[in-house]
Amino acid sequence: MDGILRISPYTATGNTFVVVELLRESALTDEEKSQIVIDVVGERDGVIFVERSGEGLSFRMDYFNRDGRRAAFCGNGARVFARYLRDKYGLFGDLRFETSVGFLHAIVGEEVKVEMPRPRIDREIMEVLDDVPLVGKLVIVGVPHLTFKVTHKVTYERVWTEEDLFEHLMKYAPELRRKYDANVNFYRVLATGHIKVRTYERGVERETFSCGSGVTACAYVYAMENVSSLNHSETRNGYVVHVTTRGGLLKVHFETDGLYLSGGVVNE
Ligand SMILES: N[C@@H](CCC[C@H](N)C(=O)O)C(=O)O
Repeated sequence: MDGILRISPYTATGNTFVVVELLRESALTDEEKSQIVIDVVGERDGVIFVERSGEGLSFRMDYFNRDGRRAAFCGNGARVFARYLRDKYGLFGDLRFETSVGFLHAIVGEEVKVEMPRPRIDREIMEVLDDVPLVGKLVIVGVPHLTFKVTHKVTYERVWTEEDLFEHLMKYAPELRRKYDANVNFYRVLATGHIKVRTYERGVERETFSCGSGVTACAYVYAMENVSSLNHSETRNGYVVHVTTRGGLLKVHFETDGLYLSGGVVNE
């Protein structure tokens, strides 16, 4: 494959990727893609394949986690994908692109804002972690995310600050990830309209610096529980949840035609 693959590293709010584009008119098989992922991923979180879709400058994103398996969607990966199309093909402004979960829309400027798959709450989850009862939700944003709001401060053992408890709960993420075959997110509310999210990612099998679909899942649950007009219509145009992650700030925009994710992307 040497010489026929273009390989470009990108980072989106700390979520690290390799973008791979095949520079010839044919398609890679799934086996070839998995092998390429193993060969090129290094310490990065995932690999984004850029493929042609239909006529002209139309593109499709195919996403693989660092373990060599395909995931149906990646929010930060989609922001990188759109930025790559700007860098390599000069595509600015409004774009439509294909993913495994359908066609989505992106607005590419200095920042990249991408439409997210519409979140769906699958069910409520109840777990007791180290004497701390936690009620969470399994939310599908193209891929499955457990979301747990961290609020409890007192257990039989000790009094926690929220931040310590947040840190402590991350230790249970690998177990939860296996039990539910899902990504695991803990979030806490910092201020009105501002949450902090930490995500342990399936297929990466570690905490990443940010996860776009995880951030969207938590922002969606937060907004549904806290903004009464969203509970009725889900479409209060312009409502924004600010999300602090270990890799930087992301924004989840509630707009009339759906939810969008925005934040920085760096081409290294
Ligand atoms: N980092 C991604 C999510 C990638 C897929 C996930 N690890 C899974 O297997 O479900 C994001 O930014 O959304």
